[in-house]
Amino acid sequence: MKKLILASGSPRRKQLLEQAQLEFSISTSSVDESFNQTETPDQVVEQLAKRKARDVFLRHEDCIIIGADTIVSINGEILGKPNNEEEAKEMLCLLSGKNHEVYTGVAIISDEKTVSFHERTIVSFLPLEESDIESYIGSGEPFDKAGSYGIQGLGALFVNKIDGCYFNVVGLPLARTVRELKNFQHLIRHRE
Ligand SMILES: Cc1cn([C@H]2C[C@H](O)[C@@H](COP(=O)(O)OP(=O)(O)OP(=O)(O)O)O2)c(=O)[nH]c1=O
Repeated sequence: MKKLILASGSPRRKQLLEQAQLEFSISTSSVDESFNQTETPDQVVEQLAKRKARDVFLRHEDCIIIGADTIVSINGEILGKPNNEEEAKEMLCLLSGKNHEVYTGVAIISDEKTVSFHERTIVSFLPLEESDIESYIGSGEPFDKAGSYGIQGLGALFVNKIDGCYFNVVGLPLARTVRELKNFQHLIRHRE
């Protein structure tokens, strides 16, 4: 039986995989997460997910590795995690009162095969006051999150509606991921 490894330092991804009652451990990758704005969002997230999973696979070739990457796309621009308050403010101003798309790419790698896929969720933001943005940035929540918000936290107060998988926005499209893992099922241990 092969061990399952989540190649992610994201506490949200860990929590979601625990919710699926899978037995897994964590090994984080240290790959360069830069991307080219000329690539499409689905290409970017699948490539980055594969890059993260491959990096961990090199150290654990006898395991099954899951890597993931989440970005926000608005008006043809791709938003990753903000580097500072200024960038967080710019991103939240861009998202205010508009629809954007959240893409998460997932890659699953074993020595037998590699599978990658992505999910897209449309998120509609309410118009934001400058004071909403300032106090949200003050909460510290935006800094480790694509598009500078977390739908699972205070960022929920900005969301009017979504179309698509909620868990995809949080960083891992759970049902799809577990379904795709079934193709590796003979290899994976489940919790008692
Ligand atoms: C839009 C959105 C993103 N996010 C998070 C999910 C991801 O953790 C993060 C995007 O950054 P990622 O680079 O996808 O992931 P990460 O750096 O947190 O972890 P790792 O690379 O080790 O796997 O944004 C939320 O938690 N809530 C949200 O509503």
